[in-house]
Amino acid sequence: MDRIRIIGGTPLRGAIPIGGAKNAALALMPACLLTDETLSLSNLPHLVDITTMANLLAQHGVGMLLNGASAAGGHTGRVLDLTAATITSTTAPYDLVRKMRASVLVLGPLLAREGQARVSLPGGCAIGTRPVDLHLQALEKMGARIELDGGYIVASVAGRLKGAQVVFPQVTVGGTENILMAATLAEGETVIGNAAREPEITDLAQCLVAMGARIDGIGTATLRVLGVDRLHGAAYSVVPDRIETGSYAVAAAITRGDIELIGARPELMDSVTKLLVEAGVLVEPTPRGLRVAAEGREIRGIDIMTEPYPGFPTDMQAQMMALMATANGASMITETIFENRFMHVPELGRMGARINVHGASAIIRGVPRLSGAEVMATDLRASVSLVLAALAAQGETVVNRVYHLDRGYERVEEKLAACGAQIERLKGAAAE
Ligand SMILES: CC(=O)N[C@H]1[C@@H](OP(=O)(O)OP(=O)(O)OC[C@H]2O[C@@H](n3ccc(=O)[nH]c3=O)[C@H](O)[C@@H]2O)O[C@H](CO)[C@@H](O)[C@@H]1O
Ligand SMILES: C=C(OP(=O)(O)O)C(=O)O
Repeated sequence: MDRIRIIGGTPLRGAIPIGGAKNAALALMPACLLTDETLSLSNLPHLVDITTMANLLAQHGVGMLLNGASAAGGHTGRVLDLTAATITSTTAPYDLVRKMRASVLVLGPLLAREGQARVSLPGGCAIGTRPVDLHLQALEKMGARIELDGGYIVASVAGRLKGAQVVFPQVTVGGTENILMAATLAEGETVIGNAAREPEITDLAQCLVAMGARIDGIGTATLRVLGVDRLHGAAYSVVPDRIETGSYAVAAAITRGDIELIGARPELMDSVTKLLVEAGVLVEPTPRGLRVAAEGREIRGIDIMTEPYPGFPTDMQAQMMALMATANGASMITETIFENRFMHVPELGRMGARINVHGASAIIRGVPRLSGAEVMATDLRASVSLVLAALAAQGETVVNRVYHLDRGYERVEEKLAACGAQIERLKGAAAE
């Protein structure tokens, strides 16, 4: 298993290209199940999670062509044509779903198109229990019959799903995506109240509209979907990844460097930008994206709370904690979305960070210098927080279990090395 070795202490300077958003792509890909025509997605990132979703869709019978026919030149391997001409299986097996929770996003489209689906329950993961009860309750409201059998969600509907009023008691990104997709082919109008407003939902909604769906209220907490008889093919480009952008923004800040994030969309970064600026970091839009600089600046401790969009994203919490570990003064980070998303704390502690967790909050007392150590990645964003801390730390850090990182960061060592980081991937032979 691969490891990453980093010698810290170099301020990073240069430019980093931002890829397509993993979490948008993982919702856009299953949308292909809603039509027998081709959905052509461009700006797809090269990530393990994308391959996992492609494998899942392939076993449902989706035909795929990389660098699809509709591709403009120069996008090697980033355009994927997905054609679900015939759905050959409506079962999403445990082996694939357990690898990635976003697999549950095939449920809504399969049910809407085929009237049935059998999808393994995703189960808990490192950051929390993450049930899908809200997805299931909403589909039941739309007329689906749902049973749990042998660890599988077994869903069926006689005829078409029916439009319904669905008000989520809690904001759920995946739940909103599943119901949004299901509603596009339902009979009549579905109103999704307290819908998630994440840019990845907007991306999905815009793609569905390009496929012929009728959706009002895109970008708001109330989505109105008027079901249509059929959707058609479309070509759609995945939105740039705001979490990758934020992660490299922290790389610039934590090393007191200066990085331009090429292709970043500043307007999707407001909550992150606001906090970075409050902490003393320079953040400014450029014609090519976003510049983040902290050379010669003092980074101050600030308080942070994770919230649904447009609030500060939970997927940036671990990275900001690494930055706060090097700040002047104390900060408090409160995690409101997931009940167990502080696994990076003990690992950051191994690097000299001073952090105490009290329930859903962590108190961080900044230290002048972190020090390199051997650490263990536990989940995707925890992993990148360790890489970020290592870039600022004195001496050598080895991050084990980097397969977590490969789920969400493309060519991370190449991108950081291009800005001067001393970072290399050690292939295989890991300490487990
Ligand atoms: C692939 C993808 O896009 N993943 C993102 C998505 O995950 P995901 O879609 O799984 O996250 P949700 O927004 O659904 O979860 C938010 C909260 O609601 C709870 N909940 C959710 C559904 C449900 O049926 N019942 C329930 O109790 C969850 O346990 C969690 O505490 O949004 C999260 C919150 O922004 C991000 O951290 C993930 O990176
Ligand atoms: C938690 C994440 O992903 P997933 O929902 O796929 O676990 C993430 O992207 O940070």
